[in-house]
Amino acid sequence: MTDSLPAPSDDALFALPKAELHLHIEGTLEPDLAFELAARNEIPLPYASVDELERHYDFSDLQSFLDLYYATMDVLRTEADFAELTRRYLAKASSQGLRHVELFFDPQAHTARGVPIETVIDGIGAALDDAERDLGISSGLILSFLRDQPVDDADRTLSAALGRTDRIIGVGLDSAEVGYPPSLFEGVYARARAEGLHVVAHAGEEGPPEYIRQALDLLGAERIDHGIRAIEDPELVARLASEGIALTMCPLSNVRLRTIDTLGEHPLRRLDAAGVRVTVNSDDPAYFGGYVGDNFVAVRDALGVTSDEARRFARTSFETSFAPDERKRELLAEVDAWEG
Ligand SMILES: Nc1ncnc2[nH]cnc12
Ligand SMILES: [Zn+2]
Repeated sequence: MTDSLPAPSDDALFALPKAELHLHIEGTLEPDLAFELAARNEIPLPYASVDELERHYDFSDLQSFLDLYYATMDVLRTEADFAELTRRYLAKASSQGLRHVELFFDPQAHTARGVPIETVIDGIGAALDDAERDLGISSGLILSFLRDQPVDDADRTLSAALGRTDRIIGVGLDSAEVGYPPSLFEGVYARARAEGLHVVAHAGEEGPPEYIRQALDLLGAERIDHGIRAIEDPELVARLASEGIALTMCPLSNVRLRTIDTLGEHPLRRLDAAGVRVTVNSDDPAYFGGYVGDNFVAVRDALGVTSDEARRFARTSFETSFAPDERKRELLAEVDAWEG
């Protein structure tokens, strides 16, 4: 089983209305745009061509990906850069059925390079406004803390973002997982919750099931991003099911980062069968070989996900989103009208 078969552009699953709840906007930086922005901003990239850059997309684990991800995003400098990045993502995902997105951004990866958080938020925000008007896509931003950076830095980042709850609907936790347990961020998350923000966290991508428990018990996570390693712990699976906690799963990402060997081993369907709420997402589509619709196609082809199951996963993506109830009702009606 390979993980990178191109999906036909007219695949019926592309017409299935869907929400994407696990998408890093910096992970949508396609090589061609990276080169365009490098030229515009006069930033040297250590690769001679798009082909040469793409040859480095052969990852051995999460860290090997993160090294390239942080290095390449150096080309993002201005509000216009962030707007263009977001615009291209939305156009592509819209063609694969995207109707609502809650997208992560990594402010610390930009402020550390001298790019103000306002530049990032305003650039992304301008493209989100255009997409709402032109494509009918609703959205929200989730500020993701880098768990491999000092907790104090996360705390300062939260303070800087609190004036922008017009755009920011929640906080998340990403970057290198093992060795950086959710417990480190208990205080920051308590503050975010007290400010009325939603809270989610990456857990159980490479880290153990214990990190998923901590994300629930110590951070109050409303959704778990990835959560793939929950499958190792039947008691945890039962808990996720009984508490209705959604997992935002990213099948192509898991294969590319070698948390599983083949898509056929992905636990999405087994977790669904155990009653866990699962959703299908793309994580960092420019790096992992597919956007959100491609991930649906991949699990259909590798795991035999049926049209009815895909519809249920799409329903779950809307139900477990942070969209207002009225918007959820609208989107759920669209899913029900999908002809499969
Ligand atoms: N898959 C992933 N896991 C953790 N941090 C990330 N940042 C961007 N993509 C990520
Ligand atoms: Zn992620």
